[in-house]
Amino acid sequence: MGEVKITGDIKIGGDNPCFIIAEVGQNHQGDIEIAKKLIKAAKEAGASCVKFQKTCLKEKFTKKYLERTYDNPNSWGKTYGDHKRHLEFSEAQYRELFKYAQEVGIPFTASAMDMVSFDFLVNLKVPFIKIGSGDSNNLLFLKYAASKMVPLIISTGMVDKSAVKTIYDIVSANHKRFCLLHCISAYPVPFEDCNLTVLQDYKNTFDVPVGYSGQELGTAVGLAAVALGAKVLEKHITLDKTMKGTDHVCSLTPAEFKQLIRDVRVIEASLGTPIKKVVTSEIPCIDKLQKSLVMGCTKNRGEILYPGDVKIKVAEPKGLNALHFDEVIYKTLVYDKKEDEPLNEGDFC
Ligand SMILES: CC(=O)N[C@H](C=O)[C@@H](O)[C@H](O)[C@H](O)COP(=O)(O)O
Ligand SMILES: C=C(OP(=O)(O)O)C(=O)O
Repeated sequence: MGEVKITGDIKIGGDNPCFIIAEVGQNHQGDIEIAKKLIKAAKEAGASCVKFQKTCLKEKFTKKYLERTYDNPNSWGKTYGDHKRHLEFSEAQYRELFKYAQEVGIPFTASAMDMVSFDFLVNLKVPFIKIGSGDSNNLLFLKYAASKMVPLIISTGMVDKSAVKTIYDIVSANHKRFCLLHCISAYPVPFEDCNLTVLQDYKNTFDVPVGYSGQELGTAVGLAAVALGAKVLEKHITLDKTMKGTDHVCSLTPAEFKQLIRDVRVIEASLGTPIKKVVTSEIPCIDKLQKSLVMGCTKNRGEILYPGDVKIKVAEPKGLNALHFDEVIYKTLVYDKKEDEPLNEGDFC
């Protein structure tokens, strides 16, 4: 799996640290001040980027769908259209947020929920555009997005592997500056449905970086995703999980996000090499507690070392590494040796 160069500063995949997206989505409640607080929180938590969702309502939804009543505790209006209008920032507000993120010092982007929004984001010059799972079956949009030659991060919730292959084929026919995220679109996802090992299959099938967009509770699954090779990790961020809104429940607070990133970095550092070897940091413990070969009794030069004559102990000074036990027995002592004295090379022949 190669590396994808998103911008001069942002590279994903290969040996690069996992790219961690703080997904604000619509957790800003339609309030630009909350949105700014979330941008700041994402920066302070150490996220690689902060992400919103840009929608042109009449492009994404039919008229009838927008008129349908949205009668649930997470609704911001009588109809789904009212609800979404409340949550949708204007283009001017997007520019303001983009600028704010620049001031704060964190890359800013959004998912494009339709072609109009895609064009807007291209003009805004975001580093990459996210295509969410709502478009994983929207091949027209994927072809359009791929033809624009901008880096993409594409989520694959709500479809099966054959559709993911189609997505891969469509985009890679245009360019390879994209990543595929395994995703299950449920809020929250039951742990049994996360099917994280799909990541291994993605890694084996696709020659672009793969990652995980997690809608489950907590941080454990995201951490496991990184251990399984996710090079992008996306989680929702919220100021308060009890706020009104569909996604707050499966989001992380700024403190949890910070902890997640700290733990991701620990996991990355700890994955290391598959070659089992003794490492430098073990030397003090080897010196202190590793066992070596010592005399189990007092014997004189010329005597044979029978199995019961050699013991394995933590010794000072050390003898031969205890792994050499079989090479020592039935050898003849060259020197007189007292009980507990270490046995070293040259002490027997
Ligand atoms: C599939 C998809 O787009 N999912 C997004 C990303 O995870 C979500 O944030 C939805 O926008 C959100 O759950 C919609 O909630 P409501 O319908 O209450 O506005
Ligand atoms: C729907 C989105 O993401 P995902 O499918 O990864 O949850 C999104 O980013 O807007």
